[in-house]
Amino acid sequence: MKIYGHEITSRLLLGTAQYPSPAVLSTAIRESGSEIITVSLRRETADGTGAGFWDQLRDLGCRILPNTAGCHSVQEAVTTAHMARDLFDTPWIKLEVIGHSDTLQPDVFALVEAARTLADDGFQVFPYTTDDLVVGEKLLEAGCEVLMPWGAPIGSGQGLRNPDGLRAMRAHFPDVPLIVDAGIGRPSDATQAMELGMDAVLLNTAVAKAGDPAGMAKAMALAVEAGRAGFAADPMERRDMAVPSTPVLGLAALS
Ligand SMILES: CC(=O)[C@@H](O)[C@H](O)COP(=O)(O)O
Repeated sequence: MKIYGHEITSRLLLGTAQYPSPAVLSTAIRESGSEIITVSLRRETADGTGAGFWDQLRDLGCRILPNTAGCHSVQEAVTTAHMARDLFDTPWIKLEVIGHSDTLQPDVFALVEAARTLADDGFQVFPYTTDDLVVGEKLLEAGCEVLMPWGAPIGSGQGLRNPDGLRAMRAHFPDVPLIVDAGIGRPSDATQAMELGMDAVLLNTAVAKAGDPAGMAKAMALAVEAGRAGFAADPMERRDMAVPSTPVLGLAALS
């Protein structure tokens, strides 16, 4: 799949926050096979992780997708994006503008405005959004070439709260890369997203907070692959009624 002209083979994107240790983070990322990892500039800087952490991420050989997690206004998000571009030397930015501190729901009005400002300034924007079709259209008009609808609130692990909304997005934007971002809790959630025809999944907490993060990273990678293969194989329609799966040919001879 191509995102902003960049070819990727792994459809699992991984976050880098909340791991029990830097070593566990590195092992989990390697096990996931992810080629793209996202990093929160504000959160990591606030944690005081500093240059060692950035060097560790660079050493993993993944492409870095900086994000604006923790930003609540257009100005904060735009400023953070500029800092990220300077630090990581990339035009990519995962744009989060949070509108509500309980749900961490995106402020879609501020999101569209920030996306337009950044796209006009040469950024390649990955917007964390809801599954609203109109907002999706506005983000594309603003210059985004990918959409990242939420599965459920960040860190909740609830899985896909609105599969119908994601299905509608797939139908409405057949040619736009769609990456489900946030709320994935279990491998089966990732598989479901891929079976719905999503192009990729981005997740963090489900791996970082698992008892065995490396094991969960591997499980998520397999789940994404299975879901994609299932989607590509064109699953059967669900039926309301039972239909015998074994055809009845002839009659059993009773003696
Ligand atoms: C890491 C990151 O960017 C998060 O803001 C992202 O949305 C992932 O959410 P989960 O932690 O729920 O997977």
